[in-house]
Amino acid sequence: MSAIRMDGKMVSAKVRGSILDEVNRLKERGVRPGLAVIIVGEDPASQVYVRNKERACEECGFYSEKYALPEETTQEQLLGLIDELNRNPRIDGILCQLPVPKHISEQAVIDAIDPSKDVDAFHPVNVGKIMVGNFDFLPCTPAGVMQLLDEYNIDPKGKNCVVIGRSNIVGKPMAMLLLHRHGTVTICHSRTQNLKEVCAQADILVAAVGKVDFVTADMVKEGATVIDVGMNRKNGKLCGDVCFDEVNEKAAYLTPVPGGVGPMTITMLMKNTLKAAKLHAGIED
Ligand SMILES: Nc1nc(=O)c2c([nH]1)NC[C@@H]1CN(c3ccc(C(=O)N[C@@H](CCC(=O)O)C(=O)O)cc3)C=[N+]21
Repeated sequence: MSAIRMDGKMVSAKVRGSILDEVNRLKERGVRPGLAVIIVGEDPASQVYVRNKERACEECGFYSEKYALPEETTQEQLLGLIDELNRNPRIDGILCQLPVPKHISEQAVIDAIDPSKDVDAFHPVNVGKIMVGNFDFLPCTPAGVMQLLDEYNIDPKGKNCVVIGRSNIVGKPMAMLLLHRHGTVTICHSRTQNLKEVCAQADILVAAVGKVDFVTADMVKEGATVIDVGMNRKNGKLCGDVCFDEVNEKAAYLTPVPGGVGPMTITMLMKNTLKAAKLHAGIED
């Protein structure tokens, strides 16, 4: 038996449709969400993601601005642009695509963004709010995973949830959101002993490693839900962290790459930008 494919593209289309409906209602009140996306340098993968974000803005009826800066941009110049965007009333959300070139401090960039425009939810103020469970913005990739779980009626409550990866962008906030929903959460990483055994206990396994074919069938419990957050290239082709074909025979639910978590991530960015626009306009949910 093969797993049920969790269709992030389909769920995304649905959510973006409802965002567009709300944007059309907001229009009557003179509110239009605006997102600024900054990309520094020429990383080809980043270019694809940024293009997908622009397309999502169009689908949702947002105003958007894109700043493609050359690799040589100084930190001072980048922080100058962020400062301008912080003060620009047409802009509700600011996203600076990571990674930034090595001569720029990633943390300095994150810290410079006005927390009320931090639609990635990477600023320490927003990270802290997530930790205590009282937040405006959810981190996009983990929020996308939670929405996918909800769509397929998979409730983390009381379940063994194992997250592989401890990055600030995915692993750590993913663990926190699963914990908020009453999962029993384990975070695994490169130093974890008995990684395979720990993963094989998971009812919900989230792979955010960044390594092709990292999750093999022997690491998956029969009937588990397996969420693949990986975005890797193998012979030029996009693939995740999970050996899809073999895990497909063991898991009950599985996300594909592409078409799983990726589109959901961008859709959650749209949700956060809409939320930011409402907060800036003083509109309560
Ligand atoms: N400040 C910041 N915020 C981010 O959210 C952020 C970032 N930096 N840096 C890079 C990662 C990666 N990321 C993706 C978003 C969408 C897809 C996506 O749309 N994937 C499609 C296909 C993409 C393709 O065809 O290559 C899919 O999985 O179906 C992938 C990756 C956001 N990130």
